[in-house]
Amino acid sequence: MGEGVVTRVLAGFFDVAAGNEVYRCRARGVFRKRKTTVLVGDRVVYQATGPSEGWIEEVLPRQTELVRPPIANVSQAVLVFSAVNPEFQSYLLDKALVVVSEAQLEKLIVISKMDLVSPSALDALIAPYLKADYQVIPVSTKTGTGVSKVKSALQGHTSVFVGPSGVGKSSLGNALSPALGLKMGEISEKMGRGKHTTRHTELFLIDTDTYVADAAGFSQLQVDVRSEDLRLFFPEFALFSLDCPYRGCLHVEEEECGVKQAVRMNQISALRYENYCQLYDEVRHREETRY
Ligand SMILES: Nc1nc2c(ncn2[C@@H]2O[C@H](COP(=O)(O)OP(=O)(O)OP(=O)(O)O)[C@@H](O)[C@H]2O)c(=O)[nH]1
Ligand SMILES: [Zn+2]
Repeated sequence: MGEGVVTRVLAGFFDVAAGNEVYRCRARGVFRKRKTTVLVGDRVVYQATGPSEGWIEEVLPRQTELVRPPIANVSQAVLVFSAVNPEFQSYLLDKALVVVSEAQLEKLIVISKMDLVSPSALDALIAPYLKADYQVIPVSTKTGTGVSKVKSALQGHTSVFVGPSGVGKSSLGNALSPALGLKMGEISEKMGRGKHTTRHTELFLIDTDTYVADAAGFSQLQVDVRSEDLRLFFPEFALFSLDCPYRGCLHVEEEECGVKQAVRMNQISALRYENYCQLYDEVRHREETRY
């Protein structure tokens, strides 16, 4: 008996990685009876029946569970956005940060294609996120800058890469592990052709205890947070909201507001605040039209 991680789900079989070995396993009938599904990312107890075959005996409790893509035990989201080409999309990044925070994942922001912008332009782009205490790594797969930093930040995590099309996810994946890059490229190619393909989610072992899932779809990010809770997902607001005269201040319509004051004083990034207001409106609109 041993413990391993499910890296692939095939029809009736599961690939379980343990150390440097991969066991193609069947699951005990008991899972079917209990309606337990085995997901990619699940930590399992397996019994080897041959050099690369075995049975899954037990699924260990899940820490996290993502629905789209269906992966268990993802601990970190790597949000990849290009500095330029395509243009840096701060609204989409801020939205993605809310979504993955809500899923209780660690967050790593990767700003790709840094070779295409000046250092000062890059600094201006990153500053709001550093101010909000996010971990930000600028990279270029053309020059190789930052790639080893990303690799260290993945250590010990199961990470999922998220980001718009064309920002360089496959290129970065390739720099981290050629098999991962290949898979990421394959997926986007199929999606580009507009075919509806079965997405086989797969985990790639990058290093000891370090897995990366192929990129998650990104076409429609929907924030499932209530409008009045959104402010909690902008961590840099917390300190200044102590100066809001009203408890429960939403920092939007209120005349006197500590957060608005901090924006005027340049202590909170105006761009992040504008994105908050836009996202607040978007969520409010959805709440109002739900009935
Ligand atoms: N200058 C520069 N170009 C890059 C960099 N990384 C990727 N590119 C280019 O950007 C384009 C898109 O890269 P991909 O790696 O395919 O991007 P992707 O995010 O996987 O895109 P999708 O497959 O559409 O999801 C390619 O032409 C790459 O050569 C970089 O660091 N610097
Ligand atoms: Zn306020």
